[in-house]
Amino acid sequence: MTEPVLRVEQVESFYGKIQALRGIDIEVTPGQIIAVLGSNGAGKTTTLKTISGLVRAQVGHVWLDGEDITRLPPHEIARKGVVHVPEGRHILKGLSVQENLELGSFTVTDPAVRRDRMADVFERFPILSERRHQDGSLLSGGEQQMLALGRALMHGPRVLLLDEPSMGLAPKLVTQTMRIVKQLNEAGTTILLVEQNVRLALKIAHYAYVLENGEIYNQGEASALAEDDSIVQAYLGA
Ligand SMILES: Nc1ncnc2c1ncn2[C@@H]1O[C@H](COP(=O)(O)OP(=O)(O)OP(=O)(O)O)[C@@H](O)[C@H]1O
Repeated sequence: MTEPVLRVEQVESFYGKIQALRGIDIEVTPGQIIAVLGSNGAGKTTTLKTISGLVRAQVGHVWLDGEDITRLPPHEIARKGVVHVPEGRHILKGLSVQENLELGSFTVTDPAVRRDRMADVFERFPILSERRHQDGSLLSGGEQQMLALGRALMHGPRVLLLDEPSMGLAPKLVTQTMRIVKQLNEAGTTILLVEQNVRLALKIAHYAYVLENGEIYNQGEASALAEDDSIVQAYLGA
């Protein structure tokens, strides 16, 4: 069996006295899309924040290729290739598209690598190349999502943590964004995807975890979960 690139082991996380994660285990297999699903407040965002070091696990471990990264600061975790794209895109106003992308490469010291990555991002998202000198905050919602993904790709991620990339987008753009996520994966990027749109997430993911009240309530191959009556009733509105 392929070793996971990222492993969350018995993690418990808190906000003050509020326990958001109650001992969760997640494995991310290289080359796959792993989805984290669940209702509002289930702990999906906290899972990503705990992996990227924004929230400290008080119990348990996060392993990256067998290295314990649980207590590293967020910038060290990013430098190791675990790149978090938070909900809401966070495009910086007053900076051009190109400058927003350059911000994504703070972990990359070699200028030649930075140039190559920028060229790759522009090839993947030609609209960003066309608008490279425009203020990033003036892009449409779908274009801003491309910019947020492009900025993450500038790090050369080993694992991409995506928090609700379809949030706030019109239905057509939701489908387009999911297609982009799938294409990134097909080009070799390993992805841990938090998504409200369960139907679309299960279509592109290989494996999925369902969180409920800070615990793993269910898990399995995405195709099997899509057929599971309890999942369908709880999350697919059937
Ligand atoms: N900054 C915070 N301070 C206190 N409690 C928080 C904070 N952020 C999240 N929580 C609580 O932690 C729990 C898990 O929240 P989390 O945001 O991880 O859920 P989620 O599954 O991502 O939900 P959503 O889909 O609504 O974003 C919830 O009970 C939430 O109220």
